[in-house]
Amino acid sequence: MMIRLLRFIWEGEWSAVLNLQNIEAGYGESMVVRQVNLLVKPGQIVCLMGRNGVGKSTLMKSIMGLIKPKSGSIQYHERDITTIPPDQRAKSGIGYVPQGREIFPQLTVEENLLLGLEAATDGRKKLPESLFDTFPVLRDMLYRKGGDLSGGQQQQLAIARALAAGPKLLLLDEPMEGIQPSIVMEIEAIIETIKRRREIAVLLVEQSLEFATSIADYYYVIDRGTIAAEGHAEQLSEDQVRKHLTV
Ligand SMILES: Nc1ncnc2c1ncn2[C@@H]1O[C@H](COP(=O)(O)OP(=O)(O)OP(=O)(O)O)[C@@H](O)[C@H]1O
Repeated sequence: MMIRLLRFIWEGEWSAVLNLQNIEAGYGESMVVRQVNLLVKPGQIVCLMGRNGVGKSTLMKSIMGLIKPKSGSIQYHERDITTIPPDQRAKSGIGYVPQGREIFPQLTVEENLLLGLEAATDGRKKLPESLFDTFPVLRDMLYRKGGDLSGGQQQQLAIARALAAGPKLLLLDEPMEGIQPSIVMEIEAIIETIKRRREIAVLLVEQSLEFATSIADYYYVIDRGTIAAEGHAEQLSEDQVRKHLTV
């Protein structure tokens, strides 16, 4: 009990935006994520790294409520959200950009963005003008269909849609995946802008070690469903990388 209390104070759990305790999750009988403890503190960018298939997306889906954890707890701003449905998590300020983006290709850019407002934390009905300062390309393409945008633009749209609602925590699942190298830099710049403002905490699934070490305040390496290493980004060592990240 005493150790738990000290950890709560010393490790900043008391002020955490997101606090996962012993999360176990999977599909049917198969357990994919085991005993995961993870903290995201206010304004932090936290990177979740690991090889393909180790359970990163499964963990992100559990945080968003799309998969029900088999055990463990999820605290968001000290509120237990382990069992509440995804739409309520979104309304309480958790934005989610899934792997593969999942924008609506038949809807215009504007309609896609307006759908993001459904989860607005403050009841806003209009898209904030500041959104287009971060994503100027979307202003020029407001009336184009989402499906007509390039991969990089669709990724920007997916992130902008999540930001439209004014989240306090943004879950980004491999935003650079399948994007041309020249556009990767644009997405990285957007994440850097979010970091500079320090208003939104981000949990980012990222494969690029170089970007993870440059942007993250803290990282977790997941291997076969459990956290195999964690620390401040500058402590990410060659050994850990070799052991848990290379194929
Ligand atoms: N809907 C599903 N039903 C059953 N098994 C699934 C489902 N989705 C993922 N899995 C399995 O769970 C394991 C972890 O998948 P997950 O997508 O979480 O990994 P990941 O670390 O995000 O990898 P990637 O980077 O390739 O997406 C894999 O073995 C995968 O085959």
